[in-house]
Amino acid sequence: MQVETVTTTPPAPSASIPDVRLLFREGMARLGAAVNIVTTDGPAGRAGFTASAVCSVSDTPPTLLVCLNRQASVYDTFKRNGVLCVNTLARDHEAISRLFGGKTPMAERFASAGWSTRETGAPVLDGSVVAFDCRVTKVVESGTHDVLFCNVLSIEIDHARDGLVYFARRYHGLSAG
Ligand SMILES: NC(=O)C1=CN([C@@H]2O[C@H](COP(=O)(O)OP(=O)(O)OC[C@H]3O[C@@H](n4cnc5c(N)ncnc54)[C@H](O)[C@@H]3O)[C@@H](O)[C@H]2O)C=CC1
Ligand SMILES: Cc1cc2nc3c(=O)[nH]c(=O)nc-3n(C[C@H](O)[C@H](O)[C@H](O)COP(=O)(O)O)c2cc1C
Repeated sequence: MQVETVTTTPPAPSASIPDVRLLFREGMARLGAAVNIVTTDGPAGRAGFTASAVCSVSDTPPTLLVCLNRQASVYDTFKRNGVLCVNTLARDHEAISRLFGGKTPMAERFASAGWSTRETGAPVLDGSVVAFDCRVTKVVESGTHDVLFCNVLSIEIDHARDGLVYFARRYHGLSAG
């Protein structure tokens, strides 16, 4: 995969950092977010993980970002394939979110739902609210995570599906109508 990689320097270690980390997480737990299963497939194989750190960047060209922890088991697979699909979850997808967010073996994660593919070959989840099929165009390292900038090649939307958000460490349904 040909991508531009930018590295930022992490702050120097400090005794106060664990407290800041906990406070940050406590604050972020109150910043509600959509829940997504981000998938990939290609020469490095198939993988997927639950992600709330997904955000719109630009509509021209259509670009979104995904933050992926470099310690995640799926990290190398995503890095090598260079393509991914952001599958935004619906109200009834709480169980699959837990599966892809835990230490579950990859085959078991994918066996729990139906999938198809569009342009890139990354798995598209049956019943997702919206699926963004993407090619990764740029990677920026920041702290523990890589920020993957993704060019959106194709979009599938189901306007009738209710949404799912993660807020205060719990799942909440959102009405589509
Ligand atoms: N952006 C990420 O990497 C996220 C990771 N998680 C992971 O899922 C597990 C359960 O999380 P929660 O139940 O929400 O409780 P938590 O207390 O671990 O996290 C609270 C909130 O902090 C943020 N957060 C957590 N870990 C983070 C990380 N390593 N880097 C950047 N932001 C992070 C997220 O917004 C999360 O919803 C944890 O292992 C957590 O690390 C959860 C949400 C986002
Ligand atoms: C609601 C939720 C949101 C998450 N969001 C992210 C995220 O945006 N980025 C990330 O790297 N990990 C995120 N995670 C954690 C990964 O899903 C998790 O590390 C991974 O699936 C399991 O780790 P493993 O693949 O290393 O076994 C989230 C977990 C949950 C439960």
